[in-house]
Amino acid sequence: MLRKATVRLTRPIAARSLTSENRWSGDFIHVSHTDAKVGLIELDRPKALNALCDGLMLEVAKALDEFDADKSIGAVIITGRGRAFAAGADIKEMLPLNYAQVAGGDFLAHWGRVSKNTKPVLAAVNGFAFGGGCELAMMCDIMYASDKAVFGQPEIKLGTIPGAGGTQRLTRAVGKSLAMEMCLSGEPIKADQALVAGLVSKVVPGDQLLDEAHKTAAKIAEMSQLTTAICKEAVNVAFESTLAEGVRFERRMFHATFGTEDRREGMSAFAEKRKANFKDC
Ligand SMILES: CCCCCCCCCCCCC/C=C/C(=O)SCCNC(=O)CCNC(=O)[C@H](O)C(C)(C)COP(=O)(O)OP(=O)(O)OC[C@H]1O[C@@H](n2cnc3c(N)ncnc32)[C@H](O)[C@@H]1OP(=O)(O)O
Repeated sequence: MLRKATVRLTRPIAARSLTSENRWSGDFIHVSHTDAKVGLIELDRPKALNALCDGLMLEVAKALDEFDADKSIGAVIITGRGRAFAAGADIKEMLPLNYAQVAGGDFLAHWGRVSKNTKPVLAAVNGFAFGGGCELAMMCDIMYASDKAVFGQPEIKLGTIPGAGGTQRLTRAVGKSLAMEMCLSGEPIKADQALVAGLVSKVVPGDQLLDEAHKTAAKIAEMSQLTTAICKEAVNVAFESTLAEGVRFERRMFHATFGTEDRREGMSAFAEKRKANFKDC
């Protein structure tokens, strides 16, 4: 297994080594990218189980902005270091706030940045994904879990409710009954239950999680970035529209791909039995 150079690595990425540029560590996250065009964001706030404080959110947003602007990145992975993916929004940071402050400042409005990312984002959930941590994972496009991962929306135990999409995305992912049970009881589900319920699409042993996520992210990153952005938008429209509207939108986006060089290159490569060389145009 190749180990990441210079960035403190808790787990190797077998597939590719890290390149040297565009790598940085903030107060709460480590940002790097592999030579397979995959950006990696690792939450690292061990004393608080990667609890999502505003500073951490701002660093994640900065990293996503950089990756979205970087043509050498085709997909992004978000994971946690240690035994938590993220144990929720930072309770101690929220404790002193009052209604006027959260409503007046539209608290959390900027925390949805992950869901607005142009490039595909994979959540590699390595441990506790509670509250905002589960919401962060559900904002991602693909969710893989370690067999040790636990998912919960325990906000009710704190006298509040999810505030960044938990009641909405969880219900769409697992259905009303389980979402209602998780939100009303605050009780979590384990990785195997999350797989059966459709919350995650793969569960692997913890030491293989990052490699599995990287394999998929690298495959996506080999595709035309123009087309992956179109495809991601079309899938997400399914959450926002009727079937008829969604099918119509998809058909229009399918037509649009015929205006791109990449579609011509992809079909020519197949006919000529060679690997496609996408140029994102
Ligand atoms: C711009 C892009 C950004 C993208 C981000 C998008 C996400 C947006 C999020 C927005 C969220 C809005 C609404 C959501 C609200 C919430 O999330 S409320 C919090 C929900 N979470 C919880 O209730 C879980 C709380 N933690 C626990 O129940 C336990 O810690 C545990 C996870 C079960 C682990 O228990 P244990 O192993 O016993 O460890 P502990 O001793 O409890 O914890 C170790 C230390 O970590 C601190 N800590 C844990 N969780 C939090 C937290 N959520 N906030 C702050 N601190 C936390 C804990 O206090 C311990 O610290 P010390 O006491 O100092 O040792």
